[in-house]
Amino acid sequence: MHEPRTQQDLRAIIDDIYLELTPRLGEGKVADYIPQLARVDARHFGMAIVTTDGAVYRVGDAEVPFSIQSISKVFTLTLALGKHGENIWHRVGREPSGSAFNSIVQLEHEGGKPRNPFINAGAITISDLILAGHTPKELIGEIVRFVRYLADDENIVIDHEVARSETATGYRNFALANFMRSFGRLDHPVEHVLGVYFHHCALAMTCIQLAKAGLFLAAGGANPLTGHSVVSRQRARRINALMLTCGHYDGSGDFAYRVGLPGKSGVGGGILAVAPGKASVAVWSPGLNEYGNSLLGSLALEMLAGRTGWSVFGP
Ligand SMILES: NC(=O)CC[C@H](N)C(=O)O
Repeated sequence: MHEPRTQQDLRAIIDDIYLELTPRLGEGKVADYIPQLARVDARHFGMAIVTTDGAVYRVGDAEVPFSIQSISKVFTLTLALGKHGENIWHRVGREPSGSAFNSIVQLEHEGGKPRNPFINAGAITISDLILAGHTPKELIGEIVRFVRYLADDENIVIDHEVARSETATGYRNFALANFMRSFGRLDHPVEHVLGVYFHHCALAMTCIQLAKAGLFLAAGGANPLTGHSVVSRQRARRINALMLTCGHYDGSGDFAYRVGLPGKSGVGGGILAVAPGKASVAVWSPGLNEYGNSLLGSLALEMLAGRTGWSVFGP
């Protein structure tokens, strides 16, 4: 496979992927443990590619907002690194977990220190870290402003129905947070920390907004569309490394094998993938596979990586 050289090449590739997947729309299982997510039509499919030179390619429902859920953990990790630097690694590890996103077993073995910032326990710890010096409401506002800045789009909002729905039914996350608090590993009240966590998970974004928000990771830490410098080149590389090794929970190895790109999934059916030096890609299809990652979204990215030669492991 040679790399796509022209804009027409990429246009044809994304159109082709959409065409091939259209007969399969609706496959997979929509997350139903958050009641508000269970109502989403499984047949949605959208994809957006934003290249580092600023071209945007879109198909399907690329402009329909969806619940980004765990993809938001990339943005809160970026904020936490900005506020606390490498000190965050005293509170959360950076190893793949090999267990489900909401697993509690490992936490007991490891004294309440979560394996990485992308599993729920780790992201809850990150919420606790960035709460320092803020009220939950202020911090939620700051997270929204940060994501708007990344995507250069003031229309990004939190879906408060989703946040409420998860707050009412998030027994597992309350268990994780209380468990960590019992180890003395949270500085703030569980309700405050989870208030932040549930709200950032409830950010609603379109594939285009999400791909733009992730562009700094594809372009060495700065958004080439706006000139906004977000993180250093080294930090962008490190966030990408974590996405590659931990971004799909216990399906991370499979995603790296099939797609070969740093990526972060969410139970809303979205995936943000980064092709360093090339493009940021967002895909959305609500039906999930057995690991809780978008079934057709993963497949679309596998097709894209195969046809563009963008895998970080070589064409
Ligand atoms: N994998 C996910 O997207 C999980 C996020 C979801 N808010 C939860 O805590 O369960």
